[in-house]
Parts: sequence; C-alpha cells; structure tokens
Amino acid sequence: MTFGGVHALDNVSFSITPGSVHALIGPNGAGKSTCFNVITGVYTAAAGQVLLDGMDITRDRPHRRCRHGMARTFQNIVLARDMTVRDNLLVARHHLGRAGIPATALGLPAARRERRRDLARVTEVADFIGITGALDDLVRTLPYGTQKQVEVARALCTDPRILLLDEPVAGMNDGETEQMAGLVSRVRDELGLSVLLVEHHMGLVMQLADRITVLSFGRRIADGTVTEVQADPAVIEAYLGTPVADTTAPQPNQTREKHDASTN
Ligand SMILES: Nc1ncnc2c1ncn2[C@@H]1O[C@H](COP(=O)(O)OP(=O)(O)OP(=O)(O)O)[C@@H](O)[C@H]1O
Repeated sequence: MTFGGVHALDNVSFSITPGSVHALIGPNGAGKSTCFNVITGVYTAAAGQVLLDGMDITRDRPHRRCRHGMARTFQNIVLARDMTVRDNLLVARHHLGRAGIPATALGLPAARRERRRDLARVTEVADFIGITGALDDLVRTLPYGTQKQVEVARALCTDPRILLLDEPVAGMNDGETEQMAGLVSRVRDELGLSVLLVEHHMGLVMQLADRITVLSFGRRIADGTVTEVQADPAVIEAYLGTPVADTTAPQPNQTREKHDASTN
C-alpha cells in the first residue's frame, strides 16, 4: 500500500489463528492503521491478498466483508449518539435481514419474525457485554467506557467470525481498560471468535495476545508469541531500546522526512 511515494505497507504478511487474539503493534507511523484499513476494505492495496477462511476478499467492499463475518470497531467512537443503544445495535443487524423493505414496511409476518429475532439477539449480546441496563439510554448520555462497550456490542451483533479492534482502550482510565481487557478475552474464550487488536497499550497487548505481529516503517519486523517478540532484537531496536514489556507509555514517534502526510 503506497501513498504518493510512501510505502505505508511493504510485503506485510501474517495469519490469524482462529479463536486467538492477534495483536498488531509498532511505533507511530509503522503502518498499523493502514494495515487495519486494508484488511477491513477501507483501502485496497496495490498488491497482495486478504483471505478470510481461505476466501479471497481482497476486492470486497467493507459491507461485503461484514457479511462474510468481519466486524470492526473504530478508534474514535462511531455510533448514532442521539439514538438508543438498542437502536444502534438493531441497525447492525440490518445487513443480515432477508425480509426486504416492502415486507418490513407492510409489517408482514416474515418481517415481524425477523424483528423479534433481532431484538432477542440484541438482548443476548447486551447481556454478554454487561450493558443490558443501558439498552434504552441515548448513546450520548453514556460514559466513554460504556460507549466503547456499545461499539463492541454493535460489532458482535453482526454475528462475526473475526472482530477487529482499533485501539480499543485509547483514552480509557485504568478501570475501563481492565474491563475492556476482560471483555476481549471473553470474546475469544467464550464466543470462540478471532480478534485482531491494534493497540499502543503494551500492558494490554502482553496480557491478551496469543500472537503478535510487529511493524516498523511499513515492514513486518517480527511475528511470534509474546515471549518471542519481547526478546527480538529488531523489536527492541524499533522501540528505541525500551524493553517492550515496559512500554505502557505512549510510543516515541518514528519520523521519516518523506512522511509528511497526516494519518487518520
Ligand atoms: N491517507 C494517507 N495519506 C498519506 N500518507 C498516509 C496516509 N495514511 C497513512 N499514511 C502514511 O503511512 C504511514 C503509516 O501510517 P499509519 O497511520 O498506518 O501508521 P500507524 O502505525 O497506524 O501509526 P499510529 O500509531 O500513529 O496511528 C505513515 O508514514 C503515514 O504518514
């Protein structure tokens, strides 16, 4: 993936084992967001493939990837703030709908059955996340940490096989971070989903990840277990000599003169 003359991603390749938490890390500007956007279909890379359970989804638009079982959250919360949590979650079910607009508008039995199923699924997901009490609240009235949970709930309402989380604990306090960590491990352990986690919070990554891919300047410099990655000289060098386990603070900026474009 290139922007102008900048190779934001160069020959990056990795596989996510089903049912595992896979972290994608690297210093600022390493290419994590670009990679996330290529996987979710926001960007189309100039070369390479994105495979989901062996199916080539490289050319699929984001909504089609969602239909194939790929769900995501956003770095900045993207919810309908003036709608209730329940309605936000119901919207996520729409792409699964089979009844069609005329049947829904006319309130035909098929549409009513579908609506009942969607409502039941929304309640089930809210229970799993622990936000049942907030279902009738407007999103904008909720604390930041709860809004982030609603984002995860919305993603789960699409019945995904893989959940992609873009910096899920950015801006969270310690309590909220701990809660999100618990949720991500339950998504893996109890729902059996695969999770791809792009995150700067190294404490969280080291706590949750089964495997880690490390990017630096658009290239993959390491891929392995937590222990392997922590001991990798290339990783230590990329993080400017800071032992990876200790880098819970914001990461140093990797600067390149030719990189003057702003990121998302
Ligand atoms: N839309 C864009 N236009 C031009 N260059 C871009 C664009 N998006 C990213 N880049 C460049 O691609 C490189 C990788 O950026 P990217 O945002 O993917 O890194 P990152 O690892 O997610 O960084 P951060 O941790 O700061 O979010 C950077 O040099 C960045 O300047």
